[in-house]
Amino acid sequence: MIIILLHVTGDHYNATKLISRSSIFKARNKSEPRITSLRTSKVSMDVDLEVGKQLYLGMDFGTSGARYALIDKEGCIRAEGKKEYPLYMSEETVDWVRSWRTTLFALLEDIPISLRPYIGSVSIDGTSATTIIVDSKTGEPLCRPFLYNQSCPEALPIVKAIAPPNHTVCSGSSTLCKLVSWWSSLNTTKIAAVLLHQADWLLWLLHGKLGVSDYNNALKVGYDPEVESYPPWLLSQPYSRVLPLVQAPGTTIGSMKESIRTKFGFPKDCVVCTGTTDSIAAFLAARANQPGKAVTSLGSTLAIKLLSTRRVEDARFGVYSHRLDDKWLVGGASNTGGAVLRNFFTDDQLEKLSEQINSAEASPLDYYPLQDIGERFPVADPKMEPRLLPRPESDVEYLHGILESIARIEAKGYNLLKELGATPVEEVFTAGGGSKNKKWISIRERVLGLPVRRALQTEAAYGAALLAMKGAAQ
Ligand SMILES: Nc1ncnc2c1ncn2[C@@H]1O[C@H](COP(=O)(O)OP(=O)(O)O)[C@@H](O)[C@H]1O
Ligand SMILES: O=C(CO)[C@H](O)[C@H](O)COP(=O)(O)O
Repeated sequence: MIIILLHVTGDHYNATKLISRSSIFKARNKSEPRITSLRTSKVSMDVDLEVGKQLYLGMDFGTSGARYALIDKEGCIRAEGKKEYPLYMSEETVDWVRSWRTTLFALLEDIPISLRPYIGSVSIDGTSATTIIVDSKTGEPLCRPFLYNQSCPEALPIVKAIAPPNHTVCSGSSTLCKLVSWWSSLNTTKIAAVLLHQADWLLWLLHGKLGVSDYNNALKVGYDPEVESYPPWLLSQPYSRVLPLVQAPGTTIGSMKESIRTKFGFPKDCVVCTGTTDSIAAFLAARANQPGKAVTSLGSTLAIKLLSTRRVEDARFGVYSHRLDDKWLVGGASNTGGAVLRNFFTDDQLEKLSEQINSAEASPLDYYPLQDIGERFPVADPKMEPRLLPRPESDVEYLHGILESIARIEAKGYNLLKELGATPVEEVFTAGGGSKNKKWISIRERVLGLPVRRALQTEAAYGAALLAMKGAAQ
């Protein structure tokens, strides 16, 4: 069923086509992929897209699914869509590489054919420290990817022995710990390998030049964005030869591969640009450009980013700084967040139960909502246990307690950044799936004691599209 909605804006109209949910089907047995693919795309086919006008494609590969946003020079969204990841099972675990590759091309298929010839550039953001080590000739993975929140504690003593005290890499979930874990594992064939991040590998599928990353994704493997190089203590390690080249986010890497360009109908001059991480893309989307402005991403996880004139990092608390041009995005990412909510409530239940919450009243319930054991920020403790009991009779009270407890973790995070010397936060914008929850925003305003609002653009894919626009202008 396709619904065409016509709405008139100014002197022209936008036909917005909502493509309804595609059929949802389940695998008949393990060998077949269990695909629950929910496809929703929105297209604004504006009649005044002049010939020669360029569009910019951003794709966000988050924790639970991927999205795209197609914008024009003025930043207007011309098309957008999203897909949940198909969960291909192999040896009892998800084959994430196959899922991400399938989702990438499914998103490209979703882009309206009429708009593809206008796409001048593409960029992608992915989850930070999600690490894929690939064969440097074929680009095929040499082992399963290490996911963003996966910890390799056995590598931590080795990393702490070479890195400066409390350096960003001194966390079990850092990319460097994952690299050291791979390098140290006996059954690792040390053939010519390259380390890529999730966004790097997806972009490689489009441009074909192996071994290129950006200085946001490369931060947690040890790259120093201030001096724009890997530090000597890292370059002197035997595994440093697998490290990727690093560019600024939104830098043109090269033209889109001819085979992909012709398959999907992209123009000859379509270029592929370096990406970033999902929470930085969400910050870019919010367009908060003054020190003291911050963005909290309420996605599957809670990630906070505060624009600061001063760089701060301290692995004891999971605090690090990403570079944003001549300033610093200080923050960290907690394992609390929406994924915990999804364990108890569907999105519809979240909406209906939240309406019944009195956000002006503090919840007496004190939880630490985690999906599993381990926390990254504002306490870096791989052994931290989830705390989600006692559960009251009322689901409204339970949800209120969880939302308020996540807000307290967010407040603890911002207070910690101030104590460590970052520019004090003045205003918080909200991105991610949780940003639609007005009651949660008012709970957070009360707990943080700050103005909190929903960002104008809440999707990281929009931030990735802004990077594509930046790359096209080079
Ligand atoms: N009304 C709501 N209130 C609070 N959280 C919500 C609501 N609707 C969705 N969410 C949360 O949003 C999360 C998905 O956000 P999203 O930004 O898509 O995550 P990610 O990109 O990290 O997968 C889910 O974990 C879900 O719990
Ligand atoms: O938790 C995450 C999953 O969505 C984030 O990708 C990540 O941890 C945030 O990291 P960064 O601050 O490097 O962007």
